[in-house]
Amino acid sequence: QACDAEAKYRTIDGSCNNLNNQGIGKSNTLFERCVDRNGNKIFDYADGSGLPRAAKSGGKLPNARLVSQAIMNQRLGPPIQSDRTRSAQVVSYGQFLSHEVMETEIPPFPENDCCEKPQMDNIDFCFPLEIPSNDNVLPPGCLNFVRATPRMDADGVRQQINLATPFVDASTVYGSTQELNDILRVPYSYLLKTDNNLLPTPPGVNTCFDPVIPNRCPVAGDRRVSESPMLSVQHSVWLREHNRIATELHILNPHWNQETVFQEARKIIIAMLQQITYNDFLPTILGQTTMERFKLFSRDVNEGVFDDSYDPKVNPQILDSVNVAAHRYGHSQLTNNQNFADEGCNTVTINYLKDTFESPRLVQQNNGANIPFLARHLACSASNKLDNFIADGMRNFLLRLPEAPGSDIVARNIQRGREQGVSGYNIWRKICGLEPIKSFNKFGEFGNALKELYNEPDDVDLFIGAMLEKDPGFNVGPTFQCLLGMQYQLIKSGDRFWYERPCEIFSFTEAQLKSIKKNTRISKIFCRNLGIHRIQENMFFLPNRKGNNRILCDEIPDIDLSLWRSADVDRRENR
Ligand code: HEM
Repeated sequence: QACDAEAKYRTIDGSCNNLNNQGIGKSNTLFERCVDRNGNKIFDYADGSGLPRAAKSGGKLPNARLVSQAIMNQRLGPPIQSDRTRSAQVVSYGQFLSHEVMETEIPPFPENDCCEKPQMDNIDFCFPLEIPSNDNVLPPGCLNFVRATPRMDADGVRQQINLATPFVDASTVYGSTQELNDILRVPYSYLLKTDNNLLPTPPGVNTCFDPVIPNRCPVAGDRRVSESPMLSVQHSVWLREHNRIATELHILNPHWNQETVFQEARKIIIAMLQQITYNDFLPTILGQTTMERFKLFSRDVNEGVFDDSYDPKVNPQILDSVNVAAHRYGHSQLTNNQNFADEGCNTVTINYLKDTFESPRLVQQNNGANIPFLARHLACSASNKLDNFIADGMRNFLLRLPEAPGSDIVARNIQRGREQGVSGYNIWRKICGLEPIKSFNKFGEFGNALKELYNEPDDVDLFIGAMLEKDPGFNVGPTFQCLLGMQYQLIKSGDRFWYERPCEIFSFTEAQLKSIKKNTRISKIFCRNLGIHRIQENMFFLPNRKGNNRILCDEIPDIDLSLWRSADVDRRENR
């Protein structure tokens, strides 16, 4: 089917964003690989086409759990690992954003058990983790790990599927397929479905553990919605914000039809997400210099409102290295707690991360009464530092529901990189114009530990090498700054519907765009939708005495929706 070049709104599945090739940016297409100067894709499978990466010598790479234990155990780090400036909201928004742009298709587990014969030996499907006999937490032996669903490319090389659209297009809110969008919407209405103002729970959905009502798990635009309670909070906030904006637009424009109200609200939600992501969130991870180097900031409103960064030659698809490693930097910022905080920022209930994976209980209890308490925890408490020490909750107890033992996120990240044929750390340093590390002692404090594990520096896995890098501004290290900077530049310049674009049928008016750029605050969105009364204006940073103190929500600016009172949209509708 041909694309409608005059369409005012994006498709739900990202197709037709690029009018030269309607599949570019669509959900359910292949992750991208970087190419070398000769146009060859960069990857590293042991057999050149699909067997997990091996050591350069041809032998095995070190056991992933051993690497995790030796390099990323929180006990190897200082007793206090909190970040001085970043809040837990940075972590949670980062997780939400990573789900916004990618979801690898993986056959479901535990339904598929790679520790059972005969599939255990089927390397096309299984790549189980091996827990060494001296492990002090996880039971020695086999731990389940299923390989990502393969799709062979034209050269017969194994590739992986991104089920999400790579754009920052609120697919976490609206879904990445029309089919899911239809489930999420109230039929013939501008509203998204809710369940007592909470995420909707259609009957019979049993994709989570321990819901308040059996078989009533929340559904959202992304199916990992219950991975952690704080992630469910992000989903809940944006769901409510859509319904709030849509209701306002309907009041302002009673002559608009339901579909117009829905799509206009969706367009505003997407613009807010793009504004927050590129101006407030990414700088907290990449730092000012990298933001400028990759031209990630939106145009400063004092210099002009519109900006045209679109390049139809750019493919926004997520790179393999970003999927298996760079965007997983956030695993190191997680703390072991998901507490409740009161209006005064005091912790009133301690909840452990390890008890909450894939369980919506905390957000569903008492009709969602805990949600503001979780949200205040996000605003009031510190994230963990970006470094190579990962909270035990993630490294020893991950996915331990419905039954122990848990798993290890670090071992999984390593194993995932290898099974997807993602090249080793030094290859990415070279791509990023950084000097490859040729001697173990150049890795600093953990050089000796690495030497014990790997044969040579070129064998070191990307996630490990890059997480050991240090940045003077306490951001992710230079390799991840480069990979994430590059990726977010592709996502921005490869998006025909980018919110700052002028002179298009879908463009905002100058006044609307100005209001979005000047007045969008994640703190205000939390205030408006969760009944919070006091919060710091920049929720990604902790409240402090130097200008980011907690203030009344009323003092935080807001988008002026009256600018959407218009006759523009209906002229087209009534044609
Ligand atoms: C409590 C919070 C979190 C939990 C329980 C969690 C858990 C997981 C799990 C189980 C996987 C799949 C591992 C695999 O088999 O490959 C994963 C993948 C991933 N995680 Fe997390 N994670 C959390 C937070 C975060 C944060 C804060 C970020 C980034 C800021 C992040 C970024 C990613 C990315 C990019 C992937 C790959 C997604 C894909 O395959 O498409 N996660 N996480």
